[in-house]
Amino acid sequence: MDLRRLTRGYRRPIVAAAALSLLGTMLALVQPLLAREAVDTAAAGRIPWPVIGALTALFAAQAAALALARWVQAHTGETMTRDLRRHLTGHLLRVRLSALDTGRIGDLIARTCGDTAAVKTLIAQSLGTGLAGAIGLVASIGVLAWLDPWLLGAVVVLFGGSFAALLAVVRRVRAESRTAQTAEGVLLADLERALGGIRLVRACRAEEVEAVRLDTSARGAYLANLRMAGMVALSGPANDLAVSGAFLAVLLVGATRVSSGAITLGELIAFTLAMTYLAAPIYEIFQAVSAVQQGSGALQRIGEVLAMPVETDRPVAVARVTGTPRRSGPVMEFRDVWFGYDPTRPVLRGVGFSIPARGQTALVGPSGAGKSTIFALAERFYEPDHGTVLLHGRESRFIPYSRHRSVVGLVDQDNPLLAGTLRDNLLYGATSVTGGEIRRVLAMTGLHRLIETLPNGLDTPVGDHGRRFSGGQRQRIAIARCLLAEPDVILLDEPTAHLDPDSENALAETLHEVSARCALLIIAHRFSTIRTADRVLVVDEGRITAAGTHDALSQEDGYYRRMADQPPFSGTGYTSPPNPRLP
Ligand SMILES: Nc1ncnc2c1ncn2[C@@H]1O[C@H](COP(=O)(O)OP(=O)(O)OP(=O)(O)O)[C@@H](O)[C@H]1O
Repeated sequence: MDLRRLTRGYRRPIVAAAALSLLGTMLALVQPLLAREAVDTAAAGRIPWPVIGALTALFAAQAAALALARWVQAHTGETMTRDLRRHLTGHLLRVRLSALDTGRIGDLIARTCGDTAAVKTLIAQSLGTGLAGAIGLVASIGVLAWLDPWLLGAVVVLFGGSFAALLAVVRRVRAESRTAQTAEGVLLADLERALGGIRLVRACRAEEVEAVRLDTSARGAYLANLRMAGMVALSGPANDLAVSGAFLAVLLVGATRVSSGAITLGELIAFTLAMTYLAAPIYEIFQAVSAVQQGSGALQRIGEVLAMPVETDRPVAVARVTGTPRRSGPVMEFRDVWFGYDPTRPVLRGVGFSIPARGQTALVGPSGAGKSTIFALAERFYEPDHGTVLLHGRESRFIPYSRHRSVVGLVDQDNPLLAGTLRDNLLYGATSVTGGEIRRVLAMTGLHRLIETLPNGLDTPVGDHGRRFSGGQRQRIAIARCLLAEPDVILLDEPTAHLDPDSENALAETLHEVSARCALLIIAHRFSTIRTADRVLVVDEGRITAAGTHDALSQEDGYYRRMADQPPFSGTGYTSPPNPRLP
């Protein structure tokens, strides 16, 4: 992302603001000429009414032009920031998960909010005024040269030195700005980490550790901003000093030239007045260059986000996958699928299986075997490095993402709810659902009784990540949401994980009912889930090592039998491992 790309589409208002600023400067430049006439007329003992009137009109027109220029600039800055944020958030919501895995969410939030605000300052402070300032500077120098080239010589010597010093400062500002923005990103990411895991922080009594960590990040931003502020602060008085020095020099040299008769008193006053208008463009240019330097650090960071790869449908995307599964053939297939989060270290090594259009299939296997990774590929969060995933017999990579995900629903174990009302959560993935359909699904998932106890029924807020509800309730709400979207395959990550035996039985019935209408692929950690499945797939070290019914596998597969004998698979629920410290 660079300034040229950023300003595409906004050049007209930027040029308009520059033109208005320039008009203001030009109106100001005429004033010394009129002032000279006014002074010389007054010195001759007459009151120059017409000139005074013209001067007053010029002052008013200059103020109006400059005010309008500032408004146009601020408006352009706000519009660009809004559009940039829209572009960024739209991009971020489509970024590939593999790219998001390596970044920190807080830093991405900082880039979307803080860095775009820095860019706004760049637009609001710099582009228009900078352009106008540059033209104004040339024009002011022209007027000064016309009034008295000798006096101008004295001014150039004094201003030239301070200008060179300012340029050196501006270069350092750019580097510090980038450091400050990065530090702000780290601070937000750390804050998001601490607040996102606040229960863990409290339970581990880690408030102090997190406070120190946050303080360190805040200090990074503080120091970089201080260094930047120091340089900007130094440059201000340096600029003022140069201006005062130049004025003094002009007055001294000018007085000798007036006394020698080389120029009139009016010309000296006109020159001095014109000089005040020279200071303004110089200041504007300095502000603009410094804002560009500060904003370019932010622009670079925004560019990095926009360079993150996004999920894009293939041009040959086939939108012909029908909503109803074909009666013959599996709804989903994995064919020799290889995949690694780091492609050099495969997690899935030639996974192959198929899921019939109806019924429950359980995925079992030890921790780290690759079960969740199979889900991630089934949902197309990642694409296989090798091999194919098929949906209704078609290669999923040719199906538009949104179509694919309307066919494959997911009920995740972690944070299955979003802040909002219960109704928002239930209708999150569903486009058009009738009241009757909602009631049917609520009854099916046993949520109708819960809703009767809520103060505002379906319009009750669920709290951040659905904290208002228990783990089991959250899970059932997530299942209801998924059912309302009517997918052909539902991926469920151990649906009974948070349930008591009664709720577990109720859910088993629900799943049985659901599986008569669509396919269920369930990561199972509990015996009760496996027992009710029509088919079990055993995953080990990234491969499907056995497939069949629970009874058949218990007879035939030694590995499965050994695993099924271990808690938590044995028995009806989870059995805690023995605590060695207890007698
Ligand atoms: N986003 C990720 N980035 C890098 N590696 C990952 C990522 N997610 C999982 N892994 C690795 O992939 C391997 C398989 O993990 P996966 O979560 O698929 O196992 P699992 O069978 O679901 O385990 P569990 O039953 O404990 O949930 C593990 O070694 C894990 O460290």
